[in-house]
Amino acid sequence: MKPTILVTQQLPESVSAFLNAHCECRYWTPNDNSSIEEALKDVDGVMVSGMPVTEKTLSKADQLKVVSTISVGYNHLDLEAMKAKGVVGTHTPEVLDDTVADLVMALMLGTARRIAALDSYVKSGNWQPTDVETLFGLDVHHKKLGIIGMGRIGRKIVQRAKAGFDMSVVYHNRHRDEDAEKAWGIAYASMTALLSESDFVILMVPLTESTYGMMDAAAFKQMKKTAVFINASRGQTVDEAALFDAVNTGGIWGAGLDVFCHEPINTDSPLLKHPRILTVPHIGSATEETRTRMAMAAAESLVAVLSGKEAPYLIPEFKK
Ligand SMILES: NC(=O)C1=CN([C@@H]2O[C@H](COP(=O)(O)OP(=O)(O)OC[C@H]3O[C@@H](n4cnc5c(N)ncnc54)[C@H](OP(=O)(O)O)[C@@H]3O)[C@@H](O)[C@H]2O)C=CC1
Ligand SMILES: O=CC(=O)O
Repeated sequence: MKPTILVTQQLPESVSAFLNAHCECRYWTPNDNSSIEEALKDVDGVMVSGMPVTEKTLSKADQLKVVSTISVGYNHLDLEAMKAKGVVGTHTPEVLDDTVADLVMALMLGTARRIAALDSYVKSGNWQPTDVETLFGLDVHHKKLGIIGMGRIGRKIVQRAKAGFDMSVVYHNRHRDEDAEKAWGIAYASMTALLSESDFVILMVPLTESTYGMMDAAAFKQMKKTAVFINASRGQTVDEAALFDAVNTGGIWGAGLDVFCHEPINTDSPLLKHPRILTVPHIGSATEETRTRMAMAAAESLVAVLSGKEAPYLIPEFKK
């Protein structure tokens, strides 16, 4: 008999076909009359994306064996609650690394060269040749890049920054990786050194207790006045009020943001009003090709767990 799974996310046709071949699929959205707790009551697996999975979510999920998230970050899953229920989790690392690194480069270039503001300026019909100096941006090439969270995606950013823009790169992790330093021509730096020396600072850490709010007022104060800050990790790694204050008072030059403390961000947020803050709606991995790869990777891991096989992408905390 095929296992029963709950799908809480719209999926590409190829992925639905794969799941239908291996499972009885049920579908649920937050607009349904039944609660997620009820919907999870008698299923073996569930596919989620950003939906939180908490102790309450799992309260009736006595048959559940696997939660498969279509994302590499898994801060929305309560791992302890899952372990208490004997449920494992899978995620989608690797398949999105290049796509997220591309978006980070776009944020870096877009912020430094003021692309969104200039697009609005041209389209407003007020283009004046005498305005030129007020439209100046910053060079990206040959500058110093600091990456906080040099993991899978960080390494792809290094490739682009070095090969495409001749940047020098420093990184900060909790653990040094001397092999990566040799292989990629990058240098380890303390947080203080990275923040005070870098022209561009990219935050690419997972959201955990140790990274929550790590970019606070004190951190922004250590950055150069000419520096640009990019966040593509999770919104909660940054104190948004402190970031706005840093840009608004000239403490740093600008910021490019893919992620926010509350998504969608409240339209009243001052972050949305500042011309040197570039914003995009959490779309780091959002290309058709990569989102399809991610959904298929999540589906394959889910089916593997339900077939008693080794899942390609088990969340590290569930590895033996
Ligand atoms: N905007 C978007 O659309 C996307 C956002 N993301 C976010 O990016 C995150 C990173 O993804 P990925 O590169 O695959 O993850 P990895 O696990 O490969 O890399 C994360 C790195 O962060 C470092 N790190 C963790 N905690 C700290 C800390 N307290 N201080 C400094 N460094 C730390 C880790 O090194 P060490 O353990 O040595 O500290 C590790 O090298 C995801 O968890 C997700 O939240 C991912 C994809 C898309
Ligand atoms: O934010 C996206 C992810 O894959 O994590």
